[in-house]
Amino acid sequence: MDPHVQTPDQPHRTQPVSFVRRGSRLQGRRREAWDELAEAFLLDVPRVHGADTSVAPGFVLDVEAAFGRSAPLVIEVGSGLGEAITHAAELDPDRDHLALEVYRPGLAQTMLRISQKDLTNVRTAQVDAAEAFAGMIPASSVAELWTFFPDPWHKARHHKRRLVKEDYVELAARILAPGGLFRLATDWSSYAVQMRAVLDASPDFENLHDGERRGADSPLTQVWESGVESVVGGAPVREGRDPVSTGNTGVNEGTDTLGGWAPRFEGRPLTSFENKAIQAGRTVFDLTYRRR
Ligand SMILES: C[S@@+](CC[C@H](N)C(=O)[O-])C[C@H]1O[C@@H](n2cnc3c(N)ncnc32)[C@H](O)[C@@H]1O
Repeated sequence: MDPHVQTPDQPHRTQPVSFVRRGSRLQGRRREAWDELAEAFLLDVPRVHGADTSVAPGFVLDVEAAFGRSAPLVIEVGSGLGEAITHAAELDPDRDHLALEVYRPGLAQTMLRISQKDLTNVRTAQVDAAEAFAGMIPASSVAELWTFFPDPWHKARHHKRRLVKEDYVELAARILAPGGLFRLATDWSSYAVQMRAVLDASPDFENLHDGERRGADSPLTQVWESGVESVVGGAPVREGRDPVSTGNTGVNEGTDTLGGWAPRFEGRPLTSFENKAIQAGRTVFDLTYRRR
């Protein structure tokens, strides 16, 4: 079998997953990067029936062995092209950084960045993060957990595919050390509301910015007032056929009385993904919670 093509990985799952299989074939420089760099930077994860984003039950990562030292661990879920995690690793050589991603070309690009920047404190793994949190990542081992711009899954019937929901938050609580930080960002108001709701409801987390930026100061109020999620030159951006209005993406309550929005996380560089969202006129919501 061509090792550069992903194998289907659904049969072992009973729950819907947060990702779809897309453009997994590696070509050109990314293909070479995978061949040259995977041994050094990609964790070797035992699988269920060879399914390539799965984690074999019972497998627990030896974090110290993976990094060759003991240091505080930062995990980014859905690291995309690796812009944020390699930026952080460069600025913070005393912490270790693990990028969890299902998208193979993104992982290849991340490994290229690691190698170009000569970083020794980043590893990557091709895994479904939810599956990895359940067993592979040791309990209470993580200093910071990041989930930036997870796929929004707009349609109500697809909301069950959203990554940040109750079970994900429970698993995040399992892997974060007491006092550890859970940082999130999204450019969609309905997902921002969902993130805040599930985290506020969790007894394991406290919002570091509880009650801040509410009412007229809330970015959510501002988006709700605009009535349109995404505006370019005054016209709604079309996703598929319909404009994505706040009415279509979720609750639209007029004024956000809760607030709780964090300032933009200064450690997060402007990724090409976030830049596109901003160019499209969307608002970015940041949240920071602390593991109790
Ligand atoms: C919209 S992109 C954002 C990428 C990046 N965080 C950024 O800001 O540029 C979401 C990413 O999450 C990844 N992803 C989705 N579900 C995942 C899961 N269960 N485990 C790991 N990665 C996942 C996708 O493959 C995709 O690369």
